[in-house]
Amino acid sequence: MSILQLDNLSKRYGSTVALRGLSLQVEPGSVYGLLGPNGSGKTTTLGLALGVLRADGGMIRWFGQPMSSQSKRRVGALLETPNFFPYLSARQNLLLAADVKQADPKTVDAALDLAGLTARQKDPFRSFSLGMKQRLALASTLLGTPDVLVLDEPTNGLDPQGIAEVRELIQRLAAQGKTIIIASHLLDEIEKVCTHVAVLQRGELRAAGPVSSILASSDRVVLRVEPELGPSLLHALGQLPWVRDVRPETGGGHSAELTPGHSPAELNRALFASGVVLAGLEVRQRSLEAQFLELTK
Ligand SMILES: Nc1ncnc2c1ncn2[C@@H]1O[C@H](COP(=O)(O)OP(=O)(O)OP(=O)(O)O)[C@@H](O)[C@H]1O
Repeated sequence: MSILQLDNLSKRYGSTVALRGLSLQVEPGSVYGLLGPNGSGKTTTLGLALGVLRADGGMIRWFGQPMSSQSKRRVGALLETPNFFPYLSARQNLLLAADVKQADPKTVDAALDLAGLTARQKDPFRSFSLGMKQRLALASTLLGTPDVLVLDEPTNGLDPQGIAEVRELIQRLAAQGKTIIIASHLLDEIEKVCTHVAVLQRGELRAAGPVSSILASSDRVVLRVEPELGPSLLHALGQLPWVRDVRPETGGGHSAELTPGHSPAELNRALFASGVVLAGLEVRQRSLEAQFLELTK
């Protein structure tokens, strides 16, 4: 049973179409990233899933059921930075938050512990670094021990140290078996912490699946031969069904992409077997950034 299932979800704000028929499925234990540029519909998706916004069409299921107060209790969400009281301690702030959420106050200790704030629990919120403030915000989503966390741009506005702290915490929570849904416009963030990703653009799903397959670095192999072997190289490449997108390279030679499961060494062997001796072979990694741009271009 999926943790969250969105089916053909759509949402308009006046004449702005924020989501067009979005479908996706989040499986237990995954860290699911919603990746997309600003305005692509990430926050709207989370708002709809959490019942903060109303969909114009489509279906939302949590744990295989329509959202209920029971399923709500199993989901901790951080859509915007909560207002903590600057003069109260981390612990006092969490006790208040637990009260507002009607979560068991006994879960405050575990939340502080997971967020790595036990030693600083008595210090006032105002004395915290940006990273610690955000970790406290994450700790507040852990009150009531939810199975699922929904986080909108959890590292926004943090300095590099804070970003590292928050990412580490997310990884720790994932290792504990929590299912985590994160909206982010940062490719790097999704790549570092997520197991699955859905790429959104202008309210439409561009791609979805395991990060390793959606953002796999499909490398290009650059092949150089003596000029007289150029035609033979092209002919030989044309005979190999696992070689695609052959293009001439500036400065001579050709480059090509290999379908997954085939290596440059295998290509070298196959070319040699057809009488093409390479003068050079180089693997050029296509950056994830380039792939993301290609997906959302
Ligand atoms: N309350 C609103 N009223 C009108 N339009 C809205 C409202 N909220 C969002 N939109 C529009 O809906 C579209 C999707 O916005 P949304 O905030 O969901 O995207 P996002 O991917 O989360 O972007 P960001 O990272 O900038 O928040 C955008 O065109 C946005 O301008």
